[in-house]
Amino acid sequence: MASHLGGLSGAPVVRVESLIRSFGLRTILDGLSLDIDKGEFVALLGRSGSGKSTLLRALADLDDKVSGSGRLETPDKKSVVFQDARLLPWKRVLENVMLGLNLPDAAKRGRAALEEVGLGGRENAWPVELSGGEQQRVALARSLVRDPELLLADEPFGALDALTRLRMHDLLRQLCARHQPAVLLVTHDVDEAVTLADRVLVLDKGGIVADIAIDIPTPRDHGDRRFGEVRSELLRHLGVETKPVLPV
Ligand SMILES: Nc1ncnc2c1ncn2[C@@H]1O[C@H](COP(=O)(O)OP(=O)(O)OP(=O)(O)O)[C@@H](O)[C@H]1O
Repeated sequence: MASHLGGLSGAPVVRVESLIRSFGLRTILDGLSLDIDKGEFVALLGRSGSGKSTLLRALADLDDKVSGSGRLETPDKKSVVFQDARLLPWKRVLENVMLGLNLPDAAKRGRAALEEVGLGGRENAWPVELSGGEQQRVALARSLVRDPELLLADEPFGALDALTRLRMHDLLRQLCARHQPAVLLVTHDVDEAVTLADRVLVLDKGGIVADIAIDIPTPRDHGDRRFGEVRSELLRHLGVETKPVLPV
């Protein structure tokens, strides 16, 4: 069994070695290893069904059936954001953000977090009164109010329209610069990965088959030549052939 040691003292916030997860006879994660450093933003790409969500669930302690000869170490202070905001419809926005936060200044923190995600003044709204993008902002506020060392995000912008998604990229970048959590962002969107991450991983056949540091200054321009080269390299690892990048 993997050991959930917690309480890391060294540099990596996440340390995974030889992780195995099978469903029946199908082995999805097959001896996978991975480190994430303090404050590092890592994006995870992979074909549909490659096991991205399975890995994220293991890191979120939502799966007690992972195994392996190695280890699975994550910090205690971690938050998860999913594709749907998963707000409780019978609680107001501020109550959703404060949920389970047993601190004397919970309301103050919750208001500050809502302010940070651009929802100051909407504390008393019901979730149903918010747009999809606003609901995801509440989910981000709910995560960050806990001051996590690790933020796990499973396609958090996958259900949003393209313009809202771009706005959410800006917001997430600002929030991460301010709070400095380590991040693992699962996404299908290669451009999203290259725009946001310090490092992009590709998951295939049960393990990490590409680990690419993104050496492009931020904010990143999709039309930039280096952006195009990294995009093509990632698409190759994902089994998608692209035309060579032409000189401008
Ligand atoms: N509870 C489960 N029982 C059986 N099989 C499962 C279960 N959860 C996941 N799987 C299988 O494990 C494989 C990986 O699933 P996972 O959701 O991790 O993939 P993914 O890379 O996140 O895919 P997608 O990009 O389509 O969301 C899939 O083939 C899926 O059918």
